[in-house]
Amino acid sequence: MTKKVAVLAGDGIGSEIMAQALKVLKALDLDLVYEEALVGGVAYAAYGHPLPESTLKLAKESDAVLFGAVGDFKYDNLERHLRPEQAILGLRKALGLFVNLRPAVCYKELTYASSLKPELVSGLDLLIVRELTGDVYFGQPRGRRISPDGLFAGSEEGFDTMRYSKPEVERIAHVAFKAAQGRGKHLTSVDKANVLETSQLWRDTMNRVAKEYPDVTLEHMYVDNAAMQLVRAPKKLDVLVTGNLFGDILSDEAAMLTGSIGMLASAALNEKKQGLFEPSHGSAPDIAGQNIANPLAQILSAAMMLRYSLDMPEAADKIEKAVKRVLAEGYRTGDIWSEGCKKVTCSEMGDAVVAALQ
Ligand SMILES: NC(=O)C1=CN([C@@H]2O[C@H](COP(=O)(O)OP(=O)(O)OC[C@H]3O[C@@H](n4cnc5c(N)ncnc54)[C@H](O)[C@@H]3O)[C@@H](O)[C@H]2O)C=CC1
Ligand SMILES: CC(C)CC(=O)C(=O)O
Ligand SMILES: [Mg+2]
Repeated sequence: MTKKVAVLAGDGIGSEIMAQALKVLKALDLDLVYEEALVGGVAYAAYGHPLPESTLKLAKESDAVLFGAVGDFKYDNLERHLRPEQAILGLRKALGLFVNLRPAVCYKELTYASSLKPELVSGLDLLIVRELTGDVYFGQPRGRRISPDGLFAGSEEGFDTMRYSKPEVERIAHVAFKAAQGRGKHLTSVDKANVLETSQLWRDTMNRVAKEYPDVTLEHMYVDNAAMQLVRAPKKLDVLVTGNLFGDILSDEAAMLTGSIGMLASAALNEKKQGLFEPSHGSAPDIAGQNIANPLAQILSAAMMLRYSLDMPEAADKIEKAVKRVLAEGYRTGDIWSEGCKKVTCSEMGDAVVAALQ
C-alpha cells in the first residue's frame, strides 16, 4: 500500500535542504506520496500559529514526517507558545516521539573536516539515544513571576521544572539497552546524579533495567565529564543514553566530531515506529537563502525515515551508499570543505547524491 510522508520544511535553510532530500527520494521512485505543509515561523506568518491544526492533522495521519528546521531570530520576541520552536516540541509531544536517535558517524573522507585530531575521530561511530518528550523542556510548572523568597525576593525570576517519571525512564532505557545489544554491548548513561534528584531516579532506573540485559555493560557518567570525554576520547563511547536537555547539548557537540552539524541526521520515534526525521541542526538563519547549506543531514534523515518508519531498508542503503560515494568523489559544501576537494552548493550536492544512486 502506498505510504504517506508529511513534508514540513520549515524556516531558514529548511526549504533548501528539504528540496535536496525530496529530489533524492523521488529519484528512487518509491511507492510514497508526499504532502507538504507549513510549520514554524512560516506557518506563524501565514496562519498566526507555528503548528496549525492542518499541519498537525497531516503529521498524525502520515506514516512518517520529514522535517527540516524551524526558528528565526525575528520571532524571538513572540510569546513563547507562538515561537517557531514550539512547533517541533508540539509535534514530538503530540506524536509521542520519546526516542531520539542521533548517530554521529565520522566518514573516513571527513576525518580532516573535524575540529579534532584525525586519530581521535577516524572511524567514529557513536549513537546518542536521547529521551525526547520529558525533562525540563516539558516539565511544569514553568514561567516568570516575582520571586516570593530568598536573597532576591521581590525581583522578577524565571523558572522551569526538570522532571522524569520512572516509566518514562524505563521505556527509553529499554530502547537504549536494545540498541547496545545490536552494537558493541556497552551503554553509557549520562546524568547529573551528584546534584539532581531527577538524575538519581534516572540512574536508579537504569541500574534496575540493566538486570534484564546481562550481556550489556552499563556505565554511568556525569554530564560534565561526558562533555569532556566526547572531545577527549570519543571512540571509547558506543551507545550513549541521556535525557532531553543533556542529549540536545551533547549531540551538537558530537556533531563536530563528524566534521559538521550539517552531517548529523536524526530519527524521533514512538512505540508504533511512526517517526519524525530531521537533521539535528537548526534553521541556520546566518546562511539561509544562499544555497550553501549542507543538505546531507537532511538526506541521511530521509534514509533513516525509509529504514525506521517505512520499511524500505534497501532504499535507505542506496541513499547512504550514495552519500559515501559523493564524499569519496570529493564533493563538499563549505562547512566540510578542505583543500583539494570540489566545493559545491547545496543544490549541487543534492544533484551529486542523485547521480550517485545505484
Ligand atoms: N529542530 C529544530 O528545528 C531546531 C531549531 N533551532 C532553531 O534554529 C535557529 C538557529 O539556531 P542556532 O543556534 O544558530 O543553530 P543552527 O544549528 O541553526 O546553526 C548553528 C551553526 O551551524 C551552522 N549550520 C547549521 N546547519 C548547517 C548546515 N546544514 N550546513 C552548514 N552549516 C550549518 C549554522 O550556519 C550556524 O553557524 C534558532 O531559531 C533555533 O531555535 C535550533 C536547533 C534545532
Ligand atoms: C529547537 C529545540 C526545540 C530543540 C533542539 O535544539 C533539538 O532538538 O536539537
Ligand atoms: Mg539542538
